[in-house]
Amino acid sequence: MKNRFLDAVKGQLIVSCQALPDEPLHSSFIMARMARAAKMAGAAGIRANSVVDIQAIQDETGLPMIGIAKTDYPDSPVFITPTMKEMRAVAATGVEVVACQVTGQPRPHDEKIADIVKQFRAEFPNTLLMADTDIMENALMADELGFDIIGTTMRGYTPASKGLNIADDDFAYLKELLQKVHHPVVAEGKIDTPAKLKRCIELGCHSVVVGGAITRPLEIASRFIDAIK
Ligand SMILES: CC(=O)N[C@H](C=O)[C@@H](O)[C@H](O)[C@H](O)COP(=O)(O)O
Repeated sequence: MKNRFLDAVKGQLIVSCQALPDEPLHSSFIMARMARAAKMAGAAGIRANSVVDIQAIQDETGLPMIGIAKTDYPDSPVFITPTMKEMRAVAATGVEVVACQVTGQPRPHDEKIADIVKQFRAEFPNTLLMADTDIMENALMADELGFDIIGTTMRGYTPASKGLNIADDDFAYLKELLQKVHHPVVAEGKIDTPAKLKRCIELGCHSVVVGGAITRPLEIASRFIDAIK
């Protein structure tokens, strides 16, 4: 069966609907309603964290999805779908894309990303793989390993990318990335205005994921509060 994801989201917005246990909206019911609002606005896809949230959003919207399972391990800084165990659990929901962190850092139990890709392909041949990367070196590694989608999700969130923002210098990093990789690029991380979304599409990104600026009211309200501090 052909995976519908890449055709469905081309040139379109994907909305990330996530709230971790320590966030005010932590609830599969609320995330499904967030996803409903995103769909009503015209979003073509949804990104979500955890098997329960993914299932609730699948039932609510029927939209194609990127699934992740954020999991902390004591022996590794890698937390987005870090091991084969989480990859399997997310893929078993039937989600179109499973995303995992590709930041060149040691993974839990010293699992290797190349082995994970190989194993995942054998077990889930119809599910696409997205790499959540931070810097060029790791994006190129993901491209080489055959990830179907190169994401910029982790830019600014690792020691190697500390202080960097995808929008710096009119998306200079993204422009270089688009030149160098062979697989579709999905811009994600700190795309917090409609103008930035539009620019990423203009530059040639396959699609763009927007999260907090749409679905994290604590983050949105704080920006307003900060303006009058
Ligand atoms: C670094 C990390 O944990 N990123 C997570 C990845 O799934 C999410 O918390 C982000 O909300 C998502 O990437 C979208 O980005 P933004 O919310 O900036 O639009």
